[in-house]
Amino acid sequence: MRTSKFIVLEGLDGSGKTYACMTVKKILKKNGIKKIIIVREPGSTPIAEKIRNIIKNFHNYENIDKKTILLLMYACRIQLIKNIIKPNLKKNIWVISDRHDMSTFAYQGGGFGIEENTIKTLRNMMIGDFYPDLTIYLDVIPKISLQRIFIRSQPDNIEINNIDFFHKIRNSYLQLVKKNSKNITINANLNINIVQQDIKKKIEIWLKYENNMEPMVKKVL
Ligand SMILES: Nc1ncnc2c1ncn2[C@@H]1O[C@H](COP(=O)(O)OP(=O)(O)O)[C@@H](O)[C@H]1O
Ligand SMILES: Cc1cn([C@H]2C[C@H](O)[C@@H](COP(=O)(O)OP(=O)(O)O)O2)c(=O)[nH]c1=O
Repeated sequence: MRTSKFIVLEGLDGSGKTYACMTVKKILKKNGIKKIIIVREPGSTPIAEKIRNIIKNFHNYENIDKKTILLLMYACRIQLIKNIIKPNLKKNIWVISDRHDMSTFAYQGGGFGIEENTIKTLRNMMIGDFYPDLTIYLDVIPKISLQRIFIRSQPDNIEINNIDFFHKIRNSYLQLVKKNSKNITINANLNINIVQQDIKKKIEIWLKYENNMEPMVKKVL
């Protein structure tokens, strides 16, 4: 039986996902979980990294349609799930992913306005019943997320969109996280140390629940 878990970090650009992936890894290690890999979407396989480059720099080539981006995201995801995520989970290696499927619903759906049913149909056709064991959504207001992005580096093609675009994505995330009890929300507007502590507290509660030590504790999450 598989004991490894698939944990996803979600949120706006600049919400702190990359940093949080490291935090989650440290917390898991402290709790005795030794074998862990971190991946990112889009990317983390040779083909997916090439596609990532196209997505992030498409203005250098030609205008890219939102539906093309949607298909490219799933192309990357299929490669990653098939070649990295599933084989590692099978070997009982835990996988932490910087973004996954919820990003597509929030960005291509909420942000770019592609119909949710179109994405759902594609999703079901492409990745079937594969879902994360836990999704940690880092909630941040667009004003703060954009400030962090601009300090970090030159914004990419998705990050150059205006603030309204990010409000739409955030609203979409807020709806999406409510849909499943396997989703945890963290207030990521706060100081980085407080964010880390909150992640630690919630992951440790979740770990206890997953190990069936405290079945009722899930209500606290
Ligand atoms: N809670 C926080 N408070 C202030 N700065 C933060 C916080 N979390 C992350 N950062 C900083 O914001 C930037 C973006 O963080 P990052 O982890 O790369 O976000 P993401 O992967 O979600 O785009 C980095 O410079 C990071 O150090
Ligand atoms: C996985 C995924 C990412 N994206 C976007 C979100 C990001 O703007 C971009 C990935 O860039 P990345 O630099 O990894 O994001 P972040 O700034 O959050 O670290 O791709 C989608 O639009 N749809 C998706 O399904």
